Amino acid sequence: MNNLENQGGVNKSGINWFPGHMAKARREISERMKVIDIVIELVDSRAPYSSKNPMLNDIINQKPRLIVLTKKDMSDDEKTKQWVHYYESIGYQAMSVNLKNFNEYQKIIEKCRKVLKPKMDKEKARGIKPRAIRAMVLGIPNVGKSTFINKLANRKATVTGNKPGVTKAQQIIRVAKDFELFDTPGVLWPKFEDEHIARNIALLGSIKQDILPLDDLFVYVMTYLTKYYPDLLKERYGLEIDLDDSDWLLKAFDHIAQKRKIKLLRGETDYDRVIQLVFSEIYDGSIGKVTWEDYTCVKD
Ligand SMILES: Nc1nc2c(ncn2[C@@H]2O[C@H](COP(=O)(O)OP(=O)(O)OP(=O)(O)O)[C@@H](O)[C@H]2O)c(=O)[nH]1
Repeated sequence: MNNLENQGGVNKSGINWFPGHMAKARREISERMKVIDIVIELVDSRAPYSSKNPMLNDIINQKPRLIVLTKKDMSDDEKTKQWVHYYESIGYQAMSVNLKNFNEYQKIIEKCRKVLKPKMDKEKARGIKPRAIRAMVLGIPNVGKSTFINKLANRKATVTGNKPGVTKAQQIIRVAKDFELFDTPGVLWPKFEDEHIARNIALLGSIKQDILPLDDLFVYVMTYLTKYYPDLLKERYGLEIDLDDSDWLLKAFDHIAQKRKIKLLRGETDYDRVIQLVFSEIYDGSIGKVTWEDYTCVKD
């Protein structure tokens, strides 16, 4: 996976991110920057560093930004708190949400108002007529961008039409008296820097799994869960792993297969089915609340 940043990469839909696509996404977002007040950057709370675009700082420059850690219902509560605290400690506004819960949307809008209050007050003092805050949502694939926009749009939206500097395909919708949003998100490429990050993103379901060897990923997952979330393995599969046992992996496969009544394949445990089962439970969150990285992993 080394140096994929320069070569592009693949996301879960199989979309290739080549330098040309990256340049286009970058250009489109830079264009919108001219007409917005705040960027709402969505990241997945299960891997809040790996799911951040590596070049966002350059792209949005000095625009106010709110980092929203989505899917908090699927991540480790304590770790999520630490991540929010971490981003705040380095000068960002940050919060965590479950986008399936509509009440949380008001909190996001409220936070944007708070961030922009000094700017709006300044404009008022200069005699400028009060106006709606304008925001755009962006993030890598699968972090919840469409969920966010659609939920707000379905409830309240009135299309306010094209604005100067905005192409026809990009409409701005009013979701509250004082709050407007682009109706399409900015889609950014994920980090492809190193294997650790690619692995975390694969565990979120943001990139096509088959670019990573699934059996390696399975070993990683079992080891990680045994170290940090042994209770989840016990609850979900009745499984206790002793990593010092050289046979632990085969035993884990057999155990899960038996527990979940996965039929034998030619007289042997069907390893692929076990792997598929575990990954599907990771993606849909039924495995339990897991965070795949700690804020101490941040490199930049
Ligand atoms: N449990 C949970 N699921 C969420 C949350 N936010 C989004 N999802 C789910 O995550 C999946 C991806 O959400 P989308 O809104 O399609 O993500 P996106 O960023 O628009 O993805 P792309 O279209 O690939 O760029 C969907 O199945 C959503 O229902 C959340 O806070 N909690």
